Amino acid sequence: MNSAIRAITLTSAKLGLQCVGFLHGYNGLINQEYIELTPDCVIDITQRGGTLLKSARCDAMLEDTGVQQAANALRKLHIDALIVIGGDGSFRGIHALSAHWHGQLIGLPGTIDNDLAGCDHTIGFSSAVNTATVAIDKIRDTANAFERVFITEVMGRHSGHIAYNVGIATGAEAILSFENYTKSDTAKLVQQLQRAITEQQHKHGSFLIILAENLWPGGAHALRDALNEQSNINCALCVLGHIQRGGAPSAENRMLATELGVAAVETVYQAIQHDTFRAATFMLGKINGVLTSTPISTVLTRQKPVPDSWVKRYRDFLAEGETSSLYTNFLN
Ligand SMILES: Nc1ncnc2c1ncn2[C@@H]1O[C@H](COP(=O)(O)OP(=O)(O)OP(=O)(O)O)[C@@H](O)[C@H]1O
Ligand SMILES: O=P(O)(O)OC[C@H]1O[C@](O)(CO)[C@@H](O)[C@@H]1O
Repeated sequence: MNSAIRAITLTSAKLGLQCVGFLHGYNGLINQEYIELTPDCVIDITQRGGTLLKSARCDAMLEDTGVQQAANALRKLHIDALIVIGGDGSFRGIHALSAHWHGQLIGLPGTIDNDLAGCDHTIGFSSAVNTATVAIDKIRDTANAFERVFITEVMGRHSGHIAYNVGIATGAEAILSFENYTKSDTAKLVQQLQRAITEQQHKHGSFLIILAENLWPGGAHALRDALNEQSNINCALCVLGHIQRGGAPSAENRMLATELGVAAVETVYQAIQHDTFRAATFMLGKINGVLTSTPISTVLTRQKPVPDSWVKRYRDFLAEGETSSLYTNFLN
């Protein structure tokens, strides 16, 4: 986030555009709580997690009166363009605003979940994957030492991008995610997992399961308890939680955020320069390395599942031994 804010601020200053930053998400817009963003504000922030501007959910935006208040604030402050960094919720906010305000509304994809169409990767995704990977490598060490089974639950809300990337990067023995599991027969899947664990532990001791949050009926604890019902299994659970949303951003994310931030301001500037400034609501993202503009309405209506190629690679080549029968029998 901070890399995007820095890029937007520096580019605006160079192009002679005034730039302000609203605090606490849409709350700052509705309450007209903002700071002037000048190059001095963004010194030394690109390497920091979190955001200089603070972030928050804002329930008021879910009501039409709140959206109208936000639009009125934009008019009152003579804003020409609003850049929103966020996920699909934030973009629903942009979409709602576009009915009441006719400036340029530009979304930059920013969520660890990577669940937005119109871009290959979102700002925050690679940092979260790196953080979870480092954590799970450490879990592997203790799992190996104690010949133990671990479930690690990762975030992603309702998408499995983090689960798949982390599962493959750490060489996990099983990935349970929305893309391969349909909640059809939980009891049978547990039995199969128990068999796979028993077989795998003869080979090298540890067995790591990466579980997407919000997937397992009853939650990750229920899966752990079910596995532990077999007496020779000693399964521990680690819910990584919000550590995936903090820490120094990856270099890849800093570059992506910087490129999108510069491009957003350049887009506004070009429209002003060429007298083509008109109401617009779109997201900037990178697809196959190419900067791409996609209407917000399209972003909100399309899905971006984990690429099928990765789901297949994992199932067909990377799942080992008895684990592969999980995929033959229960998982896609
Ligand atoms: N349907 C909607 N209409 C207007 N505003 C909305 C709508 N949905 C969400 N928002 C606004 O966007 C804010 C952020 O949405 P949300 O909490 O879903 O996070 P997000 O942008 O999807 O990012 P992430 O999922 O990564 O946390 C909400 O707090 C709310 O203010
Ligand atoms: O911090 P909260 O409000 O519990 O939200 C958690 C959710 O936010 C995300 O971290 C980002 O959308 C999801 O992965 C997770 O499900």
